[in-house]
Amino acid sequence: MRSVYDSTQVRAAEARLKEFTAPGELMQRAAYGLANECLNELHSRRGGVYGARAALLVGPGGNGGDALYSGVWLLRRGIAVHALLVGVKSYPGAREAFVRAGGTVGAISDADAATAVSRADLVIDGIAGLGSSRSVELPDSVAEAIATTDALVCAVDLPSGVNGDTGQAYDGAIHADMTATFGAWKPAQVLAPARRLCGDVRFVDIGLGPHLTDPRIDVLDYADIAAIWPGPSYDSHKYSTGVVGVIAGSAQYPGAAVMCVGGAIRSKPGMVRYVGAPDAIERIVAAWPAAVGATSIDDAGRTNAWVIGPGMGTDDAARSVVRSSLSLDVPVIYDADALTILSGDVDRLRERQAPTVLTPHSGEFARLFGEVGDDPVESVKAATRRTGCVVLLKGPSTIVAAPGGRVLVNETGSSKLATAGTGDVLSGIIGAALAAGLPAQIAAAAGAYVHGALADQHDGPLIAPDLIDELPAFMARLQA
Ligand SMILES: NC(=O)C1=CN([C@@H]2O[C@H](COP(=O)(O)OP(=O)(O)OC[C@H]3O[C@@H](n4cnc5c(N)ncnc54)[C@H](OP(=O)(O)O)[C@@H]3O)[C@@H](O)[C@H]2O)[C@@H](O)CC1
Ligand SMILES: Nc1ncnc2c1ncn2[C@@H]1O[C@H](COP(=O)(O)OP(=O)(O)O)[C@@H](O)[C@H]1O
Ligand SMILES: [K+]
Repeated sequence: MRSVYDSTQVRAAEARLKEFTAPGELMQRAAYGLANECLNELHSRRGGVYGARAALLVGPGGNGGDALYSGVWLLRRGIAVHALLVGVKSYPGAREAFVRAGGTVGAISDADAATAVSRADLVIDGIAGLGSSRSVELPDSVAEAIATTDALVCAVDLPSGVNGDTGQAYDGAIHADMTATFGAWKPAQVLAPARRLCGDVRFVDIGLGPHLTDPRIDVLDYADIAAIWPGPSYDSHKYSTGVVGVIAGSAQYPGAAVMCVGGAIRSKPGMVRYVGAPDAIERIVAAWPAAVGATSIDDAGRTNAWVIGPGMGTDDAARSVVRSSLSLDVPVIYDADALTILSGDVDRLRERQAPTVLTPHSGEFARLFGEVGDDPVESVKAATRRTGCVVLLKGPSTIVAAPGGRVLVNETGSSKLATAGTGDVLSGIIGAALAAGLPAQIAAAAGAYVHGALADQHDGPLIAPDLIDELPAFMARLQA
């Protein structure tokens, strides 16, 4: 598990740590760590660092100070370093130290600023970090040189022009190959769209650890999933490993049911029950002979969790199923059409006594709760407060919040998943995790992890059924 802290938490931790350290010490730790990361990467790219050129983009605050002090270390390794000041101010003392060490200084508006960037092997973006909250306005020629350079572009703490706390990217935000983050992971390093602009994030320990508590976000990793994903024990039987009920599909969208049941069944619960019309049951059993059919929830028999919604349509019959399912006393995940049906009735979700998971994409989220906006984590938290449900917002970074709980963000998967039906597989996987007894938020986040990892593991172009085909190999590895 990786913990992520927002700028207020990081600044508070820095303030506490400063009580125990000499003035300027933290910036020196940051600058040394930053220089090391750049030197290592530069070394592996060009086989050595001596004689290389670096350009520093230097903003007026602490971020620019880090860049200038890292320049001192680069100079000591035989790199020619030129600093370009963005604005008139620079961090007190840093510019002087940089010049004393042999660095040269110009302004971002200089006629040769773009040339300095294009000739560099290393560009360090120290315009703004934690204090970045607006667009980056560089001369066009410099912006163009940064965007097109083959040099290593390394962001100091955060790429300039991203909001560190929300993951929002403003106009002109720097696209880095690598980001050296100081003392803590920041939300923008795990949230879209900023996450992509960070490139490879390198953690530079400056000693904040003991002063950081109560992370804003946690990111589950493979070891977490291996530890929590349920597997059978020697005395398991089909009812002890969880029975999933699925209500999905319709004459218009029969495939959604096949994929949802497939996602559930290949995640290895004890049993999957499919509830639908007789012809729909026939189709499902043809695709998945191990699935058990029933024509109503009442006739389905013992079930530990329900997945309701993929491709079920929004006609009166579907509406009536969704409404009556609100009183089910086992966990339910509502997805797709069930979310559309519930969007007229969001506050009724509060009636649910058992755990409930909602899995909207941004369009469904907007229908339920209003537009996601610039701060998706806050929007998802507000949705959990309103409904009392676990809310999983799908997208390039999937966010899972629970009432009163910590926010989980998933990092597996990619835009390969932007293809019809992948969401149906996801809800099936989460259904299996819920039926096995995982707490709702963990089931949702672990399901998202597995789903994304299936896409990552798949070679070549992906369609939704490929995810189901990847499940056995993934589960085998997980349980080995
Ligand atoms: N605190 C500590 O102990 C440690 C902190 N450390 C380092 O300090 C960083 C935080 O420093 P910080 O607070 O000075 O803020 P910082 O990120 O430099 O930005 C604020 C300045 O930038 C300016 N600015 C903003 N956006 C801009 C833009 N697009 N284009 C141009 N300018 C822009 C903004 O100007 P304004 O918007 O107000 O006009 C303001 O002047 C942190 O990320 C880490 O790198 C490390 O050394 C470890 C120890
Ligand atoms: N650009 C992207 N990057 C990563 N994951 C994505 C991206 N686009 C979509 N996904 C994932 O693909 C799935 C799509 O689900 P959904 O929109 O419900 O599709 P459908 O309804 O067709 O099944 C979600 O798990 C989502 O997180
Ligand atoms: K930066």
